[in-house]
Amino acid sequence: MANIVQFENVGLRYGNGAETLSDVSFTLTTGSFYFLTGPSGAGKTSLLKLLYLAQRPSRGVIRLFGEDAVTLPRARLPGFRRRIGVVFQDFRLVPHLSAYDNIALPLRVAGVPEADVAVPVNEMLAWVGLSDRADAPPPTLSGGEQQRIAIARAVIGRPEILVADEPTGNVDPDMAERLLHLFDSLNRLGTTVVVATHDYELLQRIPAARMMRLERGKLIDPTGQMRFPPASDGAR
Ligand SMILES: Nc1ncnc2c1ncn2[C@@H]1O[C@H](COP(=O)(O)OP(=O)(O)OP(=O)(O)O)[C@@H](O)[C@H]1O
Repeated sequence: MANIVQFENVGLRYGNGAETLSDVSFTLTTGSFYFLTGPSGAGKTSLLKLLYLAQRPSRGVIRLFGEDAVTLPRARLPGFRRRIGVVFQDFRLVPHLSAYDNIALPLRVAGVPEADVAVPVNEMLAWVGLSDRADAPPPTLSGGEQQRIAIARAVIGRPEILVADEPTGNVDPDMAERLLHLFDSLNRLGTTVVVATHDYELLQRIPAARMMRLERGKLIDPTGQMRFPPASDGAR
């Protein structure tokens, strides 16, 4: 299997402070499922931001889709970003747009003709089980419903990589399992999935997933072979 992501000795420093991420090296195999774990403040969100090109590293090499992403010309960034879907813990839906229009947004931004928008958006609404809420604006939806709209928006452009940052942080255990099922079904269709989570219950649900663990900005299991967190982290 090809590597879709490669980090080599990546460091990230915000301002003049100490490094938030140090010597981070790992590869993600196309089509695999990864959990990124670690205590609060370890640098998970920072690592994901590097991965979805919202942040440049202070040092090191990042290769995405076989190309150097650090020296990528600015004009090519939007094209790269479209190949990566992102799900945020706080949803980041547009409050005054309907669920339907939130999901349609990436297609419209990409210039897809309006005649070609309805079919995929309705398919996505059905996939996340919210066809009956198409007209609802996000503030009228529950947390789990909003997160499902956010997932639909993240994947409507058929990204090759799906990145989710604590996607189950604001939902109950049943909904967390339902969301995980959506990620799993995407992964089975070939999407590389990376989910950052504190929720060790979730890890047990996808036995084939690999686990990467950050501690104080260092990746302590770059092979992703570790399955269980240290006991000291178990209560998180
Ligand atoms: N934009 C920023 N400017 C300065 N420092 C930042 C910035 N973003 C994050 N940090 C710092 O980097 C460190 C890692 O933060 P990060 O959000 O990546 O951790 P995390 O593992 O995702 O934490 P959590 O699980 O609590 O979300 C923290 O000390 C944080 O304060």
